[in-house]
Amino acid sequence: MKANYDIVVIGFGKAGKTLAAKFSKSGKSVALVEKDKNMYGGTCINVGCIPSKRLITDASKSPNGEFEKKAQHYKEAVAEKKKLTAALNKANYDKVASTGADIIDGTASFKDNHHIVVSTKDGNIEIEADKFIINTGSVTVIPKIEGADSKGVYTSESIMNLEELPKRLTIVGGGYIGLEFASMYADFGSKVTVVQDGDVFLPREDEDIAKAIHEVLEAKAVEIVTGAKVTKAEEGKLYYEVAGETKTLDSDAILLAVGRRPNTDGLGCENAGVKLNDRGGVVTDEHLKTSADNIWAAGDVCGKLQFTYISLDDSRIIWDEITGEDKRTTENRGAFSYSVFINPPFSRVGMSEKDAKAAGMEYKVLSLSANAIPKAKVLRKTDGLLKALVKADGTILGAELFCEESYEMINFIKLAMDHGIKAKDIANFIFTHPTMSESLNDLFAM
Ligand SMILES: Cc1cc2nc3c(=O)[nH]c(=O)nc-3n(C[C@H](O)[C@H](O)[C@H](O)COP(=O)(O)OP(=O)(O)OC[C@H]3O[C@@H](n4cnc5c(N)ncnc54)[C@H](O)[C@@H]3O)c2cc1C
Ligand SMILES: NC(=O)c1ccc[n+]([C@@H]2O[C@H](COP(=O)([O-])OP(=O)(O)OC[C@H]3O[C@@H](n4cnc5c(N)ncnc54)[C@H](O)[C@@H]3O)[C@@H](O)[C@H]2O)c1
Repeated sequence: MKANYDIVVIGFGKAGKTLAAKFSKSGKSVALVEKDKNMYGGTCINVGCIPSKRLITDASKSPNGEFEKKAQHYKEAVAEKKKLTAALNKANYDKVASTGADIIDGTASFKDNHHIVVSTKDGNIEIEADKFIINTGSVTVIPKIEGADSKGVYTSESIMNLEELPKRLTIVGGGYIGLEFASMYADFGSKVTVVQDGDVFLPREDEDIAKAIHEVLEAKAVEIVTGAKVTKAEEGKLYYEVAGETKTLDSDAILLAVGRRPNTDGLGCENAGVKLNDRGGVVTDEHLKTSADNIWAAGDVCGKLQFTYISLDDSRIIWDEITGEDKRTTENRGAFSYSVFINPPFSRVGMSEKDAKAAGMEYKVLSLSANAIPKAKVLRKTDGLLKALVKADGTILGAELFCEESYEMINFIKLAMDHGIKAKDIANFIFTHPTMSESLNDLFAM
C-alpha cells in the first residue's frame, strides 16, 4: 500500500469497483477503500439485488402442503443464498485485486479535498490522492417509532439471514422492498400484511396497473393496509393508527422497508468542500462532479435513483469525464426503466398515463391482457396487464408491463425509445416464437 495515489475510490459499490478496475488497468495508481469485508462488491451482490432475487426465485418453487415442509425449503434457500453471496464477494475482490489496484480495509473520512484518513483495525492511516470518487451507497432508513430496534424487527438485510420462515410477517412500507418481500414471503408460505403510510397503493403508478398488482397480491393472501401511522413495535406486535383508530397486528417478524438514505455519515464531506443536500445526498452536476473540483460521486450516495444499473451508468459518466471523452452525462442516458420483482414482475420505462396527463400531453393508450399471450399460457402465468403510451405519430412515450418476463421485455422497449424506434416498427418486428416479447407485436399495433 502506498501513501499517495492518482485515484482513490471510497466504497466497493458497482460504480466504485468498475472504475477502480478500469483506471488501474489503464495504468493509473488506484486504491479502493471498503469498510466491511462482507461488503466487497457492494450492496447489490451481498445484501441487495442478487440475494433477494435468488430467494424470490426459490420462493416460487416452494412445495405445496404443510407449513413445516415450506419452512424447511425456506431454510435451505437461505443457506444456498449465503453460499452464493460468499462466492460473489470473493470473485468481486479477486477481480479488482487482479488489476493491481490496492484494496484497503477501513472506513474513509475526508481530511481535505486531497487527503483522507482511513480508520483500519491497526489504526488510522492518511492517504493522499489527486482525484477521489465517492461510492458509499445508502443505508436503510429506520423509522422513528418506539421499538424499531427491538427483537423480531428486521431490515431487508437482516431478514434475508433469518433461518426460520415467519408464519406471519408484517412489512412496514409498500415500496420496492416492501412489495418484493411481500410477494416472496407469501410465495414461501408466510401470511403477509403490508402497512404503508400513504392512502394510495403504488401512488407512482397508473390506477389500472396498481389495481392489477393489488389483485395478484390479494390472491396470494397478502393484505395491504393504507393510510396507516405506525407508532410502535413490541414483541412481534405492530401498533398503528388508521382513521383515528389504534390497531394492532400480531406477527412473528416485522420488516422495516420505508426507504434508504444516502450514506454520507462520518465521511467528512464538509472538510473537502463537498456539498450535501438536505437529505445527506452528495450534490453533483451532470458529469457527477461534486462541488470540489477533484471529487466525483456515483450511485445511491447521490440521493437520486437507487439502482445498480444506475450506479454502473454513473461509472461510465465519470470515466468519460475524467478521461476527457465527456460524452455521457446524467442528461443523455435515455429513458429511465425499472422492474419490481414481484410475481409476476412489474416493469416500466418512461412515462405513465398519469405522467402524460400531468404534462398535458396528447397520447394514445395501447393495452393488452397477459391472458391473451400464448407464451403466458405455456408458462401457466396468465395474470397481468400490459400498457404502452404513444403519440399520434407512433413515438413511444412509455410502457408499463405487468407480466411474466417483463424484466427482460422492458429493456427492448427502452432501446426502442432511446433510438427513436416507432410503435409500428415494434408492431412489425419479427420476434421468435413462442416468447413473451412477441406480445409487443400486438401491444404496439396502433
Ligand atoms: C434488498 C434490496 C434489493 C435491491 N434490489 C435491486 C434490484 O433488483 N435491482 C437494482 O437495480 N437495484 C436493487 N437494489 C438497489 C441496489 O442494490 C443499489 O442501488 C446499489 O447496490 C447501490 O450501489 P452503489 O454503487 O451506490 O453502492 P453500494 O453497492 O451500496 O456500495 C457502497 C459501499 O461503500 C462502503 N462504504 C460506505 N461508507 C464507507 C466509508 N466511509 N469508507 C469505506 N467504505 C464505505 C459500504 O460498505 C459499501 O460496500 C436493491 C437494494 C436492496 C437493499
Ligand atoms: N427491483 C429493484 O430495482 C429494487 C428492489 C428493491 C430496492 N430497490 C431500491 O431500494 C430503494 C429502497 O427501497 P424501499 O422499498 O425501502 O423504499 P421505497 O422508497 O421504494 O419505498 C418506501 C415505502 O415506504 C413507505 N413509508 C415511508 N415511511 C413510512 C412509514 N413511517 N410507515 C409506513 N410506510 C412508510 C413509503 O410510502 C413507500 O411506499 C428503492 O428506492 C429502490 O431504488 C430497487
